Amino acid sequence: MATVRKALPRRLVGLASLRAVSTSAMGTLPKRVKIVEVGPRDGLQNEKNIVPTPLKIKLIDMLSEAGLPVVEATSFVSPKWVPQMADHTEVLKGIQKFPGINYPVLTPNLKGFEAAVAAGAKEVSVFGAASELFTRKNINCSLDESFQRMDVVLKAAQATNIPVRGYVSCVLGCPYEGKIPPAKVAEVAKKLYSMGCYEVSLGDTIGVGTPGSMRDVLSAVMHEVPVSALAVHCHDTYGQALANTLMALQMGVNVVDSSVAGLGGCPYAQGASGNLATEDLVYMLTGLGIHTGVNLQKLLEAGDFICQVLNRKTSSKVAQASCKL
Ligand SMILES: CC(C)(COP(=O)([O-])OP(=O)([O-])OC[C@H]1O[C@@H](n2cnc3c(N)ncnc32)[C@H](O)[C@@H]1OP(=O)([O-])[O-])[C@@H](O)C(=O)NCCC(=O)NCCSC(=O)C[C@@](C)(O)CC(=O)[O-]
Repeated sequence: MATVRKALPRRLVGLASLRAVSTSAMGTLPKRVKIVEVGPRDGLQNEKNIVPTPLKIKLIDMLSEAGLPVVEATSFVSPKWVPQMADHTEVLKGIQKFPGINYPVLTPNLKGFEAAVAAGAKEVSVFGAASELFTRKNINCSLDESFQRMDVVLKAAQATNIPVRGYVSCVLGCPYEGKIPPAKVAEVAKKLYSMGCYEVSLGDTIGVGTPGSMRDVLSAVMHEVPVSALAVHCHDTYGQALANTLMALQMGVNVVDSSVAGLGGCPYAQGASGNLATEDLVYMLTGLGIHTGVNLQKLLEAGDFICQVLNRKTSSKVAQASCKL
């Protein structure tokens, strides 16, 4: 049944800002946070049903209208591995390109990079992991081979002035290897940064982290990569994503990945559930007096839209709560 959503009550918006806390009580928090919306890629890659291309395009356009500065649009991976992303070219060509908004796409190898550029990509992301076994399951090669592949993509991107973002998966735990030492994460993050990734996103792929493990891993990584070049990407399997993100903000990170309606998961990471919901992130940041530029009402409408398409309930607490008001 379609969700009937009225305008977000003024008292709710007011409540978020009234609750803004003194930053001195929380450590130094950033004044602005850049949100990287990963729903159309990370969210839809893990859904059982393949979403028709025009509806993916509509979702991305709605997210752009909500004011998200970065919307990860799709991934140029093998359709044999991730059939949900097989329409990458049509999606990237079909979306409205709003001025000032970036639409990065995932590229696992040179083939993906070349196809992405031919489809009009202006930014790409490479993805590695701090786990040997996850790397083999996800991209069918060893960790060392993955660095070589990423290096090829980075060199091709540098030659064409295309910025590259890097992901490190399994930073707080791996579905195949268990606990990952923070030093290992720091080593992989440093490698991606020194190869030329302008930003390195640290992924808690299976959502097992806590603010304590997030603190430990960030402390290690920040010795190797400037905090201004770091992002966090938290899945919410154990309900810790918002708390882990807040810990990262307190440690100086000001780029956060999240997914509308809390969609998400990696098909090659058993047990991974959805990402931190963008609606919940925006609500928390508003309450902290941190600027995002995102219109929460429009974002909620985008979440309603994709949940209707997928015939599923939103995982965003804010979307659930604000429907009852
Ligand atoms: C990397 C490969 C391709 C290796 O896969 P492979 O089978 O070892 O590669 P291959 O070179 O032998 O190629 C196999 C077939 O795929 C084709 N192929 C090869 N490359 C491409 C390409 N780019 N685009 C389209 N087709 C491609 C290639 O042409 C060939 O086709 P065939 O000759 O059999 O007809 C594969 O393992 C793959 O695509 N893996 C992607 C897995 C994936 O997308 N995982 C989810 C994203 S990562 C994630 O979600 C985590 C993240 C980022 O969100 C952060 C976090 O939460 O931690």
